[in-house]
Amino acid sequence: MTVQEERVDDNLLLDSLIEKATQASTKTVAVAAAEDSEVIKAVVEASERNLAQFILYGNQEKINMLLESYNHNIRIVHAETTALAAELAVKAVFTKEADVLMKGNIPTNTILKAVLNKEYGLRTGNILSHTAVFEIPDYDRLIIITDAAMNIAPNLEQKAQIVKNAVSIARSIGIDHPKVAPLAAVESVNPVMDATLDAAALTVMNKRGQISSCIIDGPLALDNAVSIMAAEHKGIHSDVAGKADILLVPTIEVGNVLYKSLIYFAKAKTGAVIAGAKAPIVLTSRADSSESKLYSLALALCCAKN
Ligand SMILES: CCCC(=O)OP(=O)(O)O
Repeated sequence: MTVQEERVDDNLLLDSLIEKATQASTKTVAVAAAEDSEVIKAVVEASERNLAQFILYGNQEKINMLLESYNHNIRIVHAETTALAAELAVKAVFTKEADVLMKGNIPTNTILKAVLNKEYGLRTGNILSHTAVFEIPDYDRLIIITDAAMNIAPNLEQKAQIVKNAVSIARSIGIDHPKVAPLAAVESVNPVMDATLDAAALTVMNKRGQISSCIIDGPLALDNAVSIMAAEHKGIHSDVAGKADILLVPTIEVGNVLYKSLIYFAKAKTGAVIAGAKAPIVLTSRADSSESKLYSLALALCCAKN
């Protein structure tokens, strides 16, 4: 029996998100800059599986060419530039014509500029943060990594909100009381290493009820966070060590490198969204596969309000 077959709960595979999303399939997704073969593949598959309806914003000629081989009735709205495609897609969500926003073939900062627009953007009072759910071959559960794409070097207050956003995503996919590991390079508090100080503060904030619905314990290095053997070897006794569901990274560089190393070295699958906005935002790397984009759509649809 493989580790995959030994998973404690088969509902915690990314495929189960597609099933869940299909059950609530009355939502519309606005795609910014849809002119990309992997985006189109994911959109067509999602349409065929009745996950959602789509409005594709971007270069109409290129989108039509990519859709040529498919039998579809997906709406396309032409936009001269990717920035305009982002603006129109964000406005569609702002006016509630769409329920979910999706990043297409567009740099992350271009879509985020539209998302953060003061007049029609999707900000709430909360911090927005990137949350990626990973299914990793030969690992026994889903792992959530935050933040690999949006917050550059979050301070303690921002980290607390990033954890709250990730906990809410975890709960929406059935991980009711997630274990959170604030990562650092070491597992003891070191006054000259900010990541360890913030991790310790987050642990106390959780114990005092300032961050609820989860268990936080840190600082933990990556090995002690995800491997019980490593934690035991280092003599670390913790409710989270070796069993973390959510890995809070200290900076965007750590998160982005971890995200891409799981995909390229470990052949992991991912579904990723920006949480904390008025509506979920599908945000994968432009280079991610259509499969990852489909999982991200499913994750966003599971998180979208009814
Ligand atoms: C982790 C997703 C954000 C990201 O790095 O996107 P790009 O690879 O498209 O820049």
